[in-house]
Amino acid sequence: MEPRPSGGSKPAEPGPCLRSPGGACQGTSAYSLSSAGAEPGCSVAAVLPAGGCGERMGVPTPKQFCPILERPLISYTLQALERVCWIKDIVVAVTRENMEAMDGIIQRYQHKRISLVESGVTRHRSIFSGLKALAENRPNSKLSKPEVVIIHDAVRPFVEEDVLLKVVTAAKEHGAAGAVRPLVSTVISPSADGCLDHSLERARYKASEMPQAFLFDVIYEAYQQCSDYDLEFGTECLQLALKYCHTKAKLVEGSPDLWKVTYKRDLYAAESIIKERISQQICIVMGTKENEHVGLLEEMLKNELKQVNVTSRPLCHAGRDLQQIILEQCYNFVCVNVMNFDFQETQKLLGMLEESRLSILYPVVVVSVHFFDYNSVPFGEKMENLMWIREFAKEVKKRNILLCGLLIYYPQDELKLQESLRQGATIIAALIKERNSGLVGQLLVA
Ligand SMILES: Nc1ccn([C@@H]2O[C@H](COP(=O)(O)OP(=O)(O)OP(=O)(O)O)[C@@H](O)[C@H]2O)c(=O)n1
Ligand SMILES: O=P(O)(O)OC[C@@H](O)[C@@H](O)[C@@H](O)CO
Repeated sequence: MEPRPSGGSKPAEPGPCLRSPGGACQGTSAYSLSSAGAEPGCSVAAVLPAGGCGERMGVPTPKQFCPILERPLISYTLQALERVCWIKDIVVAVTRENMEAMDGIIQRYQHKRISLVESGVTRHRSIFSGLKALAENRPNSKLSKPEVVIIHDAVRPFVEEDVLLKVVTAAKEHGAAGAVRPLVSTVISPSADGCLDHSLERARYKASEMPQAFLFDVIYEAYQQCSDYDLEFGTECLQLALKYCHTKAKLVEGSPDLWKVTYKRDLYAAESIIKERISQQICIVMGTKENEHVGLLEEMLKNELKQVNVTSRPLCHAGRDLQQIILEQCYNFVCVNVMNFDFQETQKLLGMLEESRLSILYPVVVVSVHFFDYNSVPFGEKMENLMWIREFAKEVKKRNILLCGLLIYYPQDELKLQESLRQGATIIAALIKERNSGLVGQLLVA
């Protein structure tokens, strides 16, 4: 099947074009925050085998399409590779029946530089299919043969630029390179009768992970020479380079995050890691005037969320700063309304967030905080206003924005105030950490 550019495999601006509040399209995007600095100095493409059925996951959906925070797993891996601006093409091998679904993912999450090829019945055959697409100058294919090719499982979403650069740089010098990790369990060899024959000395062995990288000609030659047996039953690309091209891969120590999503527990682990990563920044947005409520709440949040960067901005400036806030990967906003029970300020912020399209990739949490002192404000008459939160929340949920309300009692008594703010910070922290869409539109009280 011809490789099919999807979503534009030309090296266009990577990632979704985030709009500044004025609507101007910015070339910068979350994808292209490639760490400035070292590049491999050669042409690099990537092949992602994504044609498996995920049998060990034990669910009908092939695991690469299983959702994490309502977004398919493979989209996180594509995003990770797209952040690396020196990877010029990403070839994804998927089954024929999943092509349309894959196209839809690429369009929805605005992935760039992607070309699709048909996968094979084994992982090696899928990889070979991707390599062929790069090797052969096929008509209307925008792909060209790279000097170095990265091979990376589509179900390993946590790959960073540094290890990609390491394996590519090592592959340029050695012909092949692959990430490795210390073994967790000891490897044993069973005898024919199912008893222990011998065990390997764990310290002398490593677990082979991904990414791997190869001089394109080395790995393509290896696959062309490869026996059917190896194509059918092999699991190690580095071994193919050694066996068929006498190329000894350089082994590169990888980080613990390089693991492969294989079992259901791995999906839960991946979701926890993603939630943790997108909960690291909170932006407190308040009305035009600065007030002590925000300062106190900011302090409480900093106490509650130790590693989290909490900043605050007046809403009137948020528009201009929003682009910067987004580029800082902030997906959590607390909109403070002091002694008012309407949602004008919160709605302004929601409008900016919707326009920025920040929530394409991750659910954005917005907590609409309303300070009140029911001694001075008859609570009942304000409840009607506050109940509007459900309607607003239902509407913005369609754009992956999770809106909740939080009433913080603001008594005159200093100690009671501290307690209310502490409780409010705890609730905000939980909403951000859990990102539970079941709480959308709820009005909580601290
Ligand atoms: N015929 C195949 C089999 C696997 N893969 C891909 O190779 C990667 C790693 O393989 P693995 O974890 O084994 O995936 P599955 O084969 O889907 O899992 P299982 O063995 O549990 O069925 C995955 O991204 C998978 O989609 C592929 O492209 N083509
Ligand atoms: O065997 P699986 O298809 O589960 O995994 C394929 C590869 O990820 C695995 O073999 C690594 O050790 C890297 O070679």
